[in-house]
Amino acid sequence: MRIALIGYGKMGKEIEQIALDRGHEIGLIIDQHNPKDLSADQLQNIDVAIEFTNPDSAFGNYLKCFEANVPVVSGTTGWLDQLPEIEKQCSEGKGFFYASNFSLGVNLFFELNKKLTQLMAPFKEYNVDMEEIHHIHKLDSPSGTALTLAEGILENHPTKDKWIEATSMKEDELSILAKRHGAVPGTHSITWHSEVDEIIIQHQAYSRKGFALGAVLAAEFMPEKEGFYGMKDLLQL
Ligand SMILES: NC(=O)C1=CN([C@@H]2O[C@H](COP(=O)(O)OP(=O)(O)OC[C@H]3O[C@@H](n4cnc5c(N)ncnc54)[C@H](OP(=O)(O)O)[C@@H]3O)[C@@H](O)[C@H]2O)C=CC1
Ligand SMILES: O=C(O)C1=N[C@H](C(=O)O)C[C@H](O)C1
Repeated sequence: MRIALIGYGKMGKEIEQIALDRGHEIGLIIDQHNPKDLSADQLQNIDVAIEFTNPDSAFGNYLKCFEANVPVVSGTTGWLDQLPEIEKQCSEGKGFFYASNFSLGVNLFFELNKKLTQLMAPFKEYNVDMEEIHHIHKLDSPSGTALTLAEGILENHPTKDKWIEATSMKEDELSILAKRHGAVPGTHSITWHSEVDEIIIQHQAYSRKGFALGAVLAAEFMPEKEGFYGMKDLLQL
């Protein structure tokens, strides 16, 4: 496939290497040097665009790809307030694949989190909270992965109905603590604690390789596709 990389930072560079190793061609790179105002013309002869930029750039990039009828795989987080418009355009024939986290490990962790929440739900002696740690360059907080984990808990717990980025002991609030430290690729921990013990589940990324491989596999899944897709469609979870 001919792939356009929109965003050539930590993830763009990691994805480029894996895509080339898997025999794909990088037909376009939009980065600080190329004009950032992506044009539909630049996307001619591109089979799929892989977009990893920042919360303020992503939506505009998606629209340009839709204008060129190029399917998009995006991992950029922090833009979901604009999700309804993307879903509308997908219902009208555009192809879009989004994941807050593309790694197999985290997507298995998402399922483990939901099942553990269902197991713990009847036991009111346990409260639950979350911590995520990322590198100091991360612009959004909490992480997109943390928000997906929070959704999994809120959907499966009888009293937790909102998350808060602060310490909270309220029955209806799920506390998320976001830490920024060094070059940490991404660590997410969920703790269920009572007065006498605690149960902790954790996912720790050693590098960005898992994220990048998942994004390239999603790109291989997307050519000619119309509609909105996610990791459940790719992994059949
Ligand atoms: N879903 C997942 O599995 C993962 C998601 N992410 C998410 O991906 C995003 C990017 O992460 P990361 O690669 O680490 O960030 P980086 O800052 O390293 O890379 C983003 C790049 O995009 C560039 N950029 C900004 N605006 C535009 C634009 N309009 N067009 C083209 N390029 C642009 C930036 O340039 P400049 O520096 O000049 O602004 C930068 O080079 C974040 O939202 C992060 O949360 C990260 C890892 C995994
Ligand atoms: O910014 C990052 O680095 C990451 N962002 C994603 C998120 O916001 O969850 C995925 C991963 O944790 C790395």
